[in-house]
Amino acid sequence: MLLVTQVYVKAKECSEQLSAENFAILLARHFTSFYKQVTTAIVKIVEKPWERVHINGQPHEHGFKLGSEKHTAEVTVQKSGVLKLTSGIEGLSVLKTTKSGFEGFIRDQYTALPETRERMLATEVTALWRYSYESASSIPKNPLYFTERYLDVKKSLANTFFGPPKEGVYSASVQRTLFQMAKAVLNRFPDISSIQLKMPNIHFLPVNISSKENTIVKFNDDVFLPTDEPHGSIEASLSRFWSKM
Ligand SMILES: O=c1[nH]c(=O)c2[nH]c(=O)[nH]c2[nH]1
Repeated sequence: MLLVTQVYVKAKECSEQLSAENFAILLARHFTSFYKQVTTAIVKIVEKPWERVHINGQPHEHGFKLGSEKHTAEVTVQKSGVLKLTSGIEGLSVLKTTKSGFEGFIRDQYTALPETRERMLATEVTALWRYSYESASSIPKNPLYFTERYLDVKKSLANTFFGPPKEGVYSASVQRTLFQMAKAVLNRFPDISSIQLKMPNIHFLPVNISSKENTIVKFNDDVFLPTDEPHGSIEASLSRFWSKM
């Protein structure tokens, strides 16, 4: 049977809804148990975020629209049942119009960037986190456990990035906010052993229109230019002591 046909068959055999992670594990276990030549299987799934539409506030029976960020799942399973499970988010675009700065950085004779406590902050978050489960038999029984975890991790990242709805939270740099986001996830979810975040600094710069007489930069209700290049590629991994990524 073709590999792709086996994926369809295994999906058809599912009698209940299950997370992308559980389906990846199911497929990997099938490949490592069915073929005597296969010692390890690596399965990666990217779930497209089709969301049910609401018409006049009512959920539509059969209408969906494509959302933005994607849920990823990757599992490595060995014949023995030893497992490595990672999940992630791709393309989570977020922006704050204030409560962001960049200051206190090291300066030398070439540093031109002024310090600021007031700027826009925008990034596209890519996250990858590893679960501590080490065998297929030890993962939680609820078939939607990892779907719920994915939604909770996304919520935790967003809450830390934005802060409370009214007052928000000050970001001293992309790096510091990234660290706080990763730390929030490790603090909140004991079965996540490490997390990697990539957060490019996507600039929205106030348009600077100068004449001989004056410079017009006002920040409040200003015109902001989204510039895609150049930008800093800011990324880091945070692990619990002794854990592997
Ligand atoms: O939060 C920031 N981190 C940087 O490393 C950096 N570099 C830069 O030019 N602006 C910023 N902002």
